[in-house]
Amino acid sequence: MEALERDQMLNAVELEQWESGKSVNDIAACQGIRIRRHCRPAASMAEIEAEMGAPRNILEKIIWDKEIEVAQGLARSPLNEVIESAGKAPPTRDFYGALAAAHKRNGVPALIAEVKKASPSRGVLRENFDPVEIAQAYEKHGAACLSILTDEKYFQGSFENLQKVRKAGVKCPLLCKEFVVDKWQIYYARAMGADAVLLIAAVLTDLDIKCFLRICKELGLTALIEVHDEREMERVLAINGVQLIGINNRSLETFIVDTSNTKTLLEKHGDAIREKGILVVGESGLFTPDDVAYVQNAGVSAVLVGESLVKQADPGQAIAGLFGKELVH
Ligand SMILES: O=P(O)(O)OC[C@@H](O)[C@@H](O)c1c[nH]c2ccccc12
Repeated sequence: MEALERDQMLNAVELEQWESGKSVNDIAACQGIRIRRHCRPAASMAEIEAEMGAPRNILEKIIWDKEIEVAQGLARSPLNEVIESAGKAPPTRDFYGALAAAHKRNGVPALIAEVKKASPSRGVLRENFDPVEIAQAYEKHGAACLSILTDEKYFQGSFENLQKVRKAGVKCPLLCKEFVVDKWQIYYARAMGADAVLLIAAVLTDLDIKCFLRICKELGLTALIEVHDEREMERVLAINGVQLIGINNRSLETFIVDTSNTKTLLEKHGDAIREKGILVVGESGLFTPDDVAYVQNAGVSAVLVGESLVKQADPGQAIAGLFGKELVH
């Protein structure tokens, strides 16, 4: 079956489910998605939990908070205003192109270096945290792109950090590392200077991903679509227009990190991925040149690294330690 035909068929199935009154969570569950939405952004968490029980894991908890946060953001900056400022933002930089070029130039996976202060699994990673200083050090030492965490509650990041890094004159393309559940966040990310956004397959239905990809395309943003397991990989490979897939070695539900996840998924799907010209990013839990070599041999063209860089006294110098050599621009 032609890809387009299959795509239309999948859309039709999902639309039919909508029309038959299936809830968002039922549709998601049909696709193997375990994360539920409460869809009650005006309710208190106590009311939500009375209805749905406690969140089943940390990712679900983050998403429930995010739904409320997005509603608050929308009330502060209505969608039409955010769309307008996204339209006025300076043009995007080519995130995909920067990764492909750096991979070719250095002969090792391109680096997406993450500006990360804290995480729910590791707590605070760095006390004296200056996002601009860290971003500039990463750029100076050969990072191809940067990832800026914007979630405040769990990662102590902010959209302000993203904007500050952009305004400080950093030239690397910037990934907005956010838990996107609504299109408003994509326009907002662009308005604040993002060149790419993360879309997490574990929380988004196929139709969500397709709609968000379309918005990204309109805005010139690259989408990094994150998968963690076989089912998510299969879903994402069935969607047209995907350029970049991130394989997260860390489960966002259990925090277990296992770099062999990248290898297993690429053993099975590497050929299909190469045929489509998709670049793969190995994400999380990479600390040594051996770790980088392992995911490189598995077939990744880029790596996304936070903790092992940000924890060292000089995160820029740490890059040569991670790759076993200096990276050049
Ligand atoms: O700090 P690490 O283990 O190098 O991981 C970086 C990055 O992969 C991780 O922060 C991450 C990957 N996917 C995410 C989704 C949301 C928040 C964070 C992430």
